[in-house]
Amino acid sequence: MEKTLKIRDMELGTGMPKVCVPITGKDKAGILQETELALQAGADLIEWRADYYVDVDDVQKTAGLGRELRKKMGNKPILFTYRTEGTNHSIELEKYIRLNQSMVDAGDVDLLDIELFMGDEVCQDFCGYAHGKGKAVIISSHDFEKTPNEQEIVGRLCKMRTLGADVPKVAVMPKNAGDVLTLLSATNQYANAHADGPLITMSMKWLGGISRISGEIFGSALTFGSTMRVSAPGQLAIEDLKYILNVLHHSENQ
Ligand SMILES: O=C1C[C@@](O)(C(=O)O)C[C@@H](O)[C@@H]1O
Repeated sequence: MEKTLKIRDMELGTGMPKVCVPITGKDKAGILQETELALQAGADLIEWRADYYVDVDDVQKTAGLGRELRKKMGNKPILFTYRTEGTNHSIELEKYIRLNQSMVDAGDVDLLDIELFMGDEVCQDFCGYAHGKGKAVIISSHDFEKTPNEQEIVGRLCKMRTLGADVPKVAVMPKNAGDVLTLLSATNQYANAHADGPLITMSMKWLGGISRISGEIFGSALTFGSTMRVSAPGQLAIEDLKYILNVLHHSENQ
């Protein structure tokens, strides 16, 4: 991997994978409390999973809460995500675009997650919009049923980058250990042969746990760790995650 991505105090794509805590609170008090816990636990950044927020339909309220999170986070980045894939949270496409654009306009989040399946044009236009206002974009794809083959995963990551993603991200579901190897191999292949910036991948559930701790070796720049609740199957508690990442990182000098 050649280039890193600097967002506020965080440099993505070098050294230990950065640890991101998903914030899945339903209301303002819960969201602020989870953010506080994430900071205390040493998160490098938070992902505000706004699809859990009860008032997400109110664009002004959502932007207002974004401002409060900004104040709490100091110079640590905020990733804004409205996840539909693998959830029962749905949103009309127009609202989805408007919500994400309004968070870009408000200026308090640094990175936004857009789902690949929303359409190539949606992704491309949104990347242009966000970049125009100095924000970075993750284009993401989740397969909660299976693990596609290596070529398909690499192809998806390449496509995301072509559409303008600063960071392409793929999460897949393993049925066996071979599937986990497929994800790791695709990550390694993309990182070595195609990447000109950071990428994020993970294999979910217990079986995929190894993919959440081995990013420094295979090329995934960020990993999700939980405090109160997991936002996807297989996420490790942040304390355990940080401990293992540290052990692996420092074992280099032994
Ligand atoms: O896309 C991802 C990755 C994730 O699904 C995981 O498996 O850790 C967790 C989500 O909160 C995040 O948006």
